[in-house]
Amino acid sequence: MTATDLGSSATFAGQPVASQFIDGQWREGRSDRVLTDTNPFDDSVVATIRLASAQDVDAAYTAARAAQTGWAATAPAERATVLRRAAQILEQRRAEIIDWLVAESGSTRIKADTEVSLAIGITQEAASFPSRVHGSIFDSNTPNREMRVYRKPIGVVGVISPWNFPLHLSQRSVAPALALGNAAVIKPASDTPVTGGLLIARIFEEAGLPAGVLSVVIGSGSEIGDAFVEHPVPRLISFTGSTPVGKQVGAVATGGKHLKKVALELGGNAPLVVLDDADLDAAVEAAVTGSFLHSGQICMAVNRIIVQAPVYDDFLDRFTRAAQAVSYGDPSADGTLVGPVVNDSQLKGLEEKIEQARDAGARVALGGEIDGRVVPPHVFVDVTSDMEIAREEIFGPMVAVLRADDEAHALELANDHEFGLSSAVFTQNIDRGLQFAHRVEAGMTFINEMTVQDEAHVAFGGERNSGLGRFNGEWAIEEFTADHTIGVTRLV
Ligand SMILES: NC(=O)C1=CN([C@@H]2O[C@H](COP(=O)(O)OP(=O)(O)OC[C@H]3O[C@@H](n4cnc5c(N)ncnc54)[C@H](O)[C@@H]3O)[C@@H](O)[C@H]2O)C=CC1
Ligand SMILES: O=C(O)c1ccc(O)c(O)c1
Repeated sequence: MTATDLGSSATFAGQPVASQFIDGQWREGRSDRVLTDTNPFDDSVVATIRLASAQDVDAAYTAARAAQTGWAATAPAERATVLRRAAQILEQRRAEIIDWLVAESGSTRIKADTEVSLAIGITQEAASFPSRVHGSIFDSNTPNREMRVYRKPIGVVGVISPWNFPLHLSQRSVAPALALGNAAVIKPASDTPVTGGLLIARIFEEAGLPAGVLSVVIGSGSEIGDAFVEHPVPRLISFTGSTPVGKQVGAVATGGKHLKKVALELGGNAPLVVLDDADLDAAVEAAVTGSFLHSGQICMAVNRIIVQAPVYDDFLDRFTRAAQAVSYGDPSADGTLVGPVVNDSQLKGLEEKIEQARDAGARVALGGEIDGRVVPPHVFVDVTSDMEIAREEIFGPMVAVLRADDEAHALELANDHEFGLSSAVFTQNIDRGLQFAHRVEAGMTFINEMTVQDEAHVAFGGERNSGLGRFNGEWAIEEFTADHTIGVTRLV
């Protein structure tokens, strides 16, 4: 059965998944509220789930604490085997997962296929972690003493994930955490309970992960969010989502009775800069995909295109024509790049952004009628840096185009916002591109590529209001382990 045939008997890999997954058990939550999980494109019901209560959150964390010690003591090779099996299952079930992502999150098939590959990539990378973790031994300045630093699992990790890349943005915390001997509890977004958590639980259950090491609680951020963050068991909260909510989560995690680490991957407002010596065909192609893939619902999406004056008119003409050719509509149709936005709240926000941009003096060079939750690609021009459309995260199939007088002005415009996640600069002079990239206030800058990039072995993350910390590779090993210094003195 594929996800599109689902009613409330939602299944994945032959397992009913419309429930909580706590301590190895598939069971109903204890809240009195029921979540109806619907397809953003046609409002069909994909799952109905009784939500979790604070007691369910406690049960999940209690089970995780109990199971983590044994899991951490498991041989590194055995932990690596479980992760490799999970990556194999993701590959084997690629088609069914794509169906689920299309049905539950409005992903286009292009985006869903990319997301499965991303999730496989980070799971394979995490499978290498158990044999990469090591400590250090130092000579001491005190006679007869040796100073040893042991690198250990943090313990239990709470993972909070968003709805836009629900599978990958849970998996990129869960896989490294588990590989390094931690236990984890996932709270996915309410729009994507299955692809953001329950599907992952089924995959690790099938891969042989011991019961209790991973649990998934489905509940709204407003009902169980604080309970999930302030619980005494988790030593780290790994949050991916909007900046306002991320700041709230960070405050609860650090200001409550039980201090804990936080990893925050938050909002973005990526600039794509086109310098006067850019390859315009390459810049146009990157700007279209970077602006409109997954309806722009990507934290790294191109929100602003900043074009140096000498090539502004030529670029804008080519870009607008290319954007006009973008296929939008039914996300399940092959070739669709822009499907529905995920819910009515996001849709309302985008309608307000269009009105605000017009009221502020921006001109709509490309637009169209909204059909259901499908917003056609929009291109705003005559945009200045003080307008909201240039300053706030868009998170929709819209992009603002700004004209830069010269390279210095382009850099000033690129940095004139509160975020600092991803960015790009197009020039045929690599040294010029590197010099420009070093001066961009961002965690990531790509020369002659679009801003949506993620390689499992390379640091991923943002500066300023785009978050704290980094994912992937050795940065994930650092994030999901803790150092314990032990001094060894031999009494003579
Ligand atoms: N930097 C990054 O890697 C990414 C950032 N994002 C950002 O996320 C936003 C869109 O995703 P959304 O799910 O709408 O974000 P959101 O911030 O509304 O929700 C994110 C997660 O936090 C949970 N949550 C909400 N209130 C909470 C509370 N008080 N305590 C604990 N958890 C709570 C939600 O249920 C969800 O699971 C955009 O701003 C986007 O830029 C999205 C993906 C990745
Ligand atoms: O934040 C995001 O939207 C997002 C999308 C895809 C990724 O690979 C990623 O690391 C983050």
